[in-house]
Amino acid sequence: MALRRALNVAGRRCAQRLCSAAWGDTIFAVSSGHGRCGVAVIRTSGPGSRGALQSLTGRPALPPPRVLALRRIRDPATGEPLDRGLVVWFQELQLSWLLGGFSLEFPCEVKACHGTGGDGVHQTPPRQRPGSAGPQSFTGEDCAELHVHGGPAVVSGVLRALGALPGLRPAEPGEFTRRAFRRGKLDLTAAEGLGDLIRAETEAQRRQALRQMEGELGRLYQHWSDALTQALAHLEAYIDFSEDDNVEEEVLSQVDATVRALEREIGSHLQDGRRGELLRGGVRAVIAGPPNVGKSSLLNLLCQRPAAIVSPVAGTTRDVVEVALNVGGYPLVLSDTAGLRDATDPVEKEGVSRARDRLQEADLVLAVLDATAVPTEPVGLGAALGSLQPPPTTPCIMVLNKADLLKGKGGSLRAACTQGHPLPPVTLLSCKTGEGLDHLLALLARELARLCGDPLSGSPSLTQSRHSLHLRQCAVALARYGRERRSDLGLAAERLRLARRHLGSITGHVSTEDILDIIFRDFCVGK
Ligand SMILES: Nc1nc2c(ncn2[C@@H]2O[C@H](COP(=O)(O)OP(=O)(O)OP(=O)(O)O)[C@@H](O)[C@H]2O)c(=O)[nH]1
Ligand SMILES: [K+]
Ligand SMILES: [Mg+2]
Repeated sequence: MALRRALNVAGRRCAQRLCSAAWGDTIFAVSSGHGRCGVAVIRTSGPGSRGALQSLTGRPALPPPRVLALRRIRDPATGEPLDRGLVVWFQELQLSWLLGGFSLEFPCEVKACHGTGGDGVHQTPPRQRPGSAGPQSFTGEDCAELHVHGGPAVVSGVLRALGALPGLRPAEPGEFTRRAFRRGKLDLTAAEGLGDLIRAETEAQRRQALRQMEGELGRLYQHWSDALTQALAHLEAYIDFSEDDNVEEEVLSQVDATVRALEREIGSHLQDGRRGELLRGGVRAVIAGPPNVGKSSLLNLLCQRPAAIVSPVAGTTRDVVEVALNVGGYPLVLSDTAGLRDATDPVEKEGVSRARDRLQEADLVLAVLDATAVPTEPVGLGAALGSLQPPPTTPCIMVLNKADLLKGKGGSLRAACTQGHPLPPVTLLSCKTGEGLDHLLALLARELARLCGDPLSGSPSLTQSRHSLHLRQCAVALARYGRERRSDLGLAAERLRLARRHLGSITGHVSTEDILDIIFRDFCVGK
């Protein structure tokens, strides 16, 4: 009986699978980026991949899966050779599955198997175990890759030939990854990690993204979700059976303990000072100070090009000038702003207002002062910094510029700089001679490392506001459970369900089409 049921299920899945294979469309795109290059990789995914590869290579026999083979590539319509390149075939359906490899991991079209509820909510199948019987391709579908010469005419010729085949169409941005997500090959956090990895510009960003793509963040959230599921099951058992005395009171205190522990863990995960988000998006550092102290000169010195206009006229900079930098492997988005003073000129006034707005939004302030014009004792230096009105909780580095013009004053100012508390880190600099630049870079790198943390150590960081939003709502639901659990167990159980749904929204186990649209929209075509 059980065997027959299992066979029925297997048969139904197989039918669904073949159905989806017969009706699903096949996408293609250049996956190696655009522009002239040595080798371009053109990828297809979907049931038409096999036929496409057969047509373009002119051979019915495909190379063994996941093995590169040299082939002449022709336009099937005209027979004209387009290139000679390497092709590789990733096969979806494997014999091992038919011989007993059916398991929960059996990939299927999520829509077909699980349906989309009226609200368009998908339940994603569980993630594949590495090495389990399953589709050996990135998307979980039949895939093919053509590694051709990267000249524009070769690439467009191959794309045109693919587009002329029935059932094939160009891929939308992120569509390959979206298909992989649909097939349970990766969860949403891993997909986001993959997107971040492609965009990563610095080493620290790459480390964080790789960790997330490999599923560390997803596993953390899944672990919490599993703990919650178990607590909920126990609570439901208690509600249903406690009157028959089959479930002991202890169960309830165990549920309470689990929920409290989760609340603590989520709370500390949320209080990480936005490290992961800062690393992902870059630390926004704002150069601020009075007019003519050398703010624009500092920006130019740090980015090694004349990005901002420098002149002896006070009030030169009006618009905010922004450059992206890599300091010690950490990403920095540096803004030069108008000199802060009571301006009368309406254009300069607008510049000062923009500068003050930027200062409020900064993650880090580089407060620049003229070294020849500041007092030489810490209290006076503190007052000079205070007159710029930086946000009190924003970290700050004081830069005393034009050190080349200091004469006898140099010694006492240097002594004041090394006093430390109550001042933030202070350094002397000359944008003119470059003296003091190494020290400033070391201070900057130290602040960046403190703000972003080490992406390889400790538990993985929260990287997106989407995640923190759901985690906050999850934490609120858990806190409500604590309050309602004495008065109404049914309501308390509902809070746990809600908390679990928020965790599921982060990993994509509960997701809606519009959320997926937003997430995958930022991917490039071909990924
Ligand atoms: N001697 C010396 N002159 C400097 C140094 N840094 C900048 N200057 C000069 O100071 C003047 C003002 O420099 P800017 O970089 O335009 O100053 P700013 O703070 O951006 O000025 P505003 O945009 O007008 O507020 C220019 O003439 C620079 O050449 C330095 O370290 N030493
Ligand atoms: K100036
Ligand atoms: Mg300027």
